[in-house]
Amino acid sequence: MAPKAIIAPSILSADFASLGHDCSKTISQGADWLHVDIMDGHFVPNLTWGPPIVAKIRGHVDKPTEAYGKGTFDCHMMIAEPKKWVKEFKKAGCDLYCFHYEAAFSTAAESPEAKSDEKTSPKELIKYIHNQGMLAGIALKPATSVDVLWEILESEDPKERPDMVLIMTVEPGFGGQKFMASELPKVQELRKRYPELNIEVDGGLGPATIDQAADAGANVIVAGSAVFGAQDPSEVIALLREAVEKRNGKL
Ligand SMILES: O=C(CO)[C@H](O)[C@H](O)COP(=O)(O)O
Repeated sequence: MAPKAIIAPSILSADFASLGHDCSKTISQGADWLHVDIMDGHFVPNLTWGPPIVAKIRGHVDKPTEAYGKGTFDCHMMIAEPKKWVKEFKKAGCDLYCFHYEAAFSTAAESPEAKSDEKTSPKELIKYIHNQGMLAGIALKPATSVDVLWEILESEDPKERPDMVLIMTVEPGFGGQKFMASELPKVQELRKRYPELNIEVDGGLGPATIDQAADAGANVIVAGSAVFGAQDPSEVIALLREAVEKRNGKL
């Protein structure tokens, strides 16, 4: 069965001065998840926020009552050392910790204070995230081949397999960029092999680009400027959902 449509507004385009209010509002306007962009100024050339702010906005949005449910905090970790921050983000209220494949071979240190010369790996990191009680996602930058994922998705240990794959359709770092249709063959290939996988796309999604992404097989749709910049965000959220459901044959 094709996975359901999940609309996850990127709060990078919210009003940072009233973040809690904007987050609860987008959920009441029909959003399923919040896409929380974490940037460290190293992995990407931009900075956003850390666990204290995530914990504050968690206070404005009810925790999901089931896995993948409404209010899921989908934390997109655009950071150079993803293992270091797993426990901190769990404590802050993150539900789905999505790290970048490109950063997954970095230090195995388990906290901001800890030091380690050991390296981790994508499969180890996924297992570690699962063991901390969160869903795990793995993200690919545009330059990274989708072929790196097959061995991870086929891991014998289910705890080493991701719950979601994120295909970036812009270079990570900033909102409001142009959608890269060149990334859609990755989505098509993933959907062909994994009909039930949650496949997220992020960057430049909106009314003008959603049909291409939905046709390729994406079901988790991140949209920042298209939602927060809309006159009627609920209309845009409904339109994004409808495109995915149509492709799933549910409409
Ligand atoms: O991860 C991101 C940037 O790295 C953002 O989530 C993404 O770009 C969303 O913004 P928009 O929908 O405006 O393109």
